[in-house]
Amino acid sequence: MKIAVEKDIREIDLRANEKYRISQIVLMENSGIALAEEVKKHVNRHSKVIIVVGMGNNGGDGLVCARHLHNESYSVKIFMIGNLKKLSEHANQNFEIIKHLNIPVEMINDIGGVKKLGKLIAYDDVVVDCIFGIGITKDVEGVYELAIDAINDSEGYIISCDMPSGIHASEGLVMKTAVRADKTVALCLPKVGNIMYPAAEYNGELVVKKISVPNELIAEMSLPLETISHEFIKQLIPKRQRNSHKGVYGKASIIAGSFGMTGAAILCGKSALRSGVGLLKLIIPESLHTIITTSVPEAVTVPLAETRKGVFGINQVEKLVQTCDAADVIAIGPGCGQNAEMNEILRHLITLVDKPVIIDADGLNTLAKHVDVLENKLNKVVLTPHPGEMSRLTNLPLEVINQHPIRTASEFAHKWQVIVVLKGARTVVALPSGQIYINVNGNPGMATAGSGDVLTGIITSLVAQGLTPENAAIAGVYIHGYSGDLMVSQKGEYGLIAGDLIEGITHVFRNLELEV
Ligand SMILES: NC(=O)C1=CN([C@@H]2O[C@H](COP(=O)(O)OP(=O)(O)OC[C@H]3O[C@@H](n4cnc5c(N)ncnc54)[C@H](O)[C@@H]3O)[C@@H](O)[C@H]2O)[C@@H](O)CC1
Ligand SMILES: [K+]
Repeated sequence: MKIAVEKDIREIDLRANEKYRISQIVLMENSGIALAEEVKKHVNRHSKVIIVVGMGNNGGDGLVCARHLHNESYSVKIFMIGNLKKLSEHANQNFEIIKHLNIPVEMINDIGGVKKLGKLIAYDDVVVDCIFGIGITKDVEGVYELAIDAINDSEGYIISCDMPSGIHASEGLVMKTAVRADKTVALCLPKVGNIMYPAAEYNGELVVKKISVPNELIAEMSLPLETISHEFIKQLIPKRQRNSHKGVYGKASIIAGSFGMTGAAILCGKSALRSGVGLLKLIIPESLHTIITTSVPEAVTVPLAETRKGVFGINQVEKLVQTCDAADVIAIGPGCGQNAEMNEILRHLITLVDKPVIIDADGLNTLAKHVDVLENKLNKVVLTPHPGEMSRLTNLPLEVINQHPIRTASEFAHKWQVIVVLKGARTVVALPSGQIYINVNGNPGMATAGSGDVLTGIITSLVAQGLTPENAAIAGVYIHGYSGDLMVSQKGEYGLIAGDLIEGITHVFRNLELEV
């Protein structure tokens, strides 16, 4: 599903009006009706509906909702917060109607008004939060902050209109404080603030409602952001043919492991195999050979000379590059360690070997020292950083990455023309074209050592099987999260480990096979 930022919604409103002759007041009417429909699901015969409205169009939606509920004989009370002189044009039109109806309206101007609101809300009540939507411009202070606290402290069921008030629609940030809703009714499209953390925690259940914006209009907008859908992934997954052999499903070379980090190579390799690659070569420091062949007997191993520290040693570059020549895709980084040899290996792979390269973990830490080698890349490059690695790649503080993951990933993808998979509770896949995919499956159990190695294995395997690196990155994060969600039901969030994700991959592909 497409995801909007504030300016997209402004553009949608403008086009709806100018091209399709659908005025803002019609959209507001539909928004208020959609909101009322959701409210009705949560009222009982004891309930009051308390609608708290601000001075913008979000408040206008609340006034429409109040009118429709009142017409259907629900017990409605409106609290208005702000300076009435600043009421938006369309909210004001609706306020004029409300004045003629028998709906009680109170102004909240000070702490007294806030206390009155707080006292009124009882256990069975529904509070409809229409203070701010996408129009929030600054931190929430003063009486607004107190009103939001009162709503959060209440025992009522809280429904937010469009956005929980206090959430920045485009950045997904909390503007000092925000309503903690039980349900959020997003209008027309979900916004970044409904999807990305920390804001997403404030939504409660997220429902997206159509408000009569034509599908044609949405289709003609160039909206770069979207969530990864199951349907999309299903049609990407390569079908296995009856009359086929291992060569059909691609050759992957994975450069991984070092003394003390053998597991990364094993996890990454097993994950690639479980994701369907035909032939797998594991290129590893030689002392790991026995343990790796025992753990991943299905892979061909290429042991290379190593330093005394157990990382790839000097003069191995040429041999390694030769070894990769026959591969359809190369992955480098899991558990590799960092040394001068790694710099050289990476530079050769990116600038002299014409194959897609997936770079993870220590591959990224190595790349961070010489990002400009990407200027001379011969083929597509996929980077799979976590926020710490992204911070090293961009030289931006970690807080900036955490606060603006979409922006940092997409700017880097655009600048260096690479595919960036910025990992997190909402993994962002940013493509050089400017398209951005957000993954919404997965769970906190997956925040565990080795989880990233498994993801790299899946992406590598999918490229080997013929997916474009862009599609492999998108499908990879989805399959990884899907696996985590299947396995967490057996292992729990504490018990889930990276090896379980590899087992989960088999169930994911089995489910996808059965759905075809
Ligand atoms: N296409 C759509 O999705 C439509 C959306 N509509 C609604 O319109 C909303 C957007 O309306 P607006 O642009 O009027 O914006 P909002 O209603 O979200 O908020 C703007 C108001 O809040 C004030 N404000 C902003 N930040 C503040 C702060 N920190 N402290 C105090 N006051 C603050 C502004 O001065 C202004 O009065 C959407 O969220 C949605 O609810 C519908 O009415 C119509 C169509
Ligand atoms: K709201």
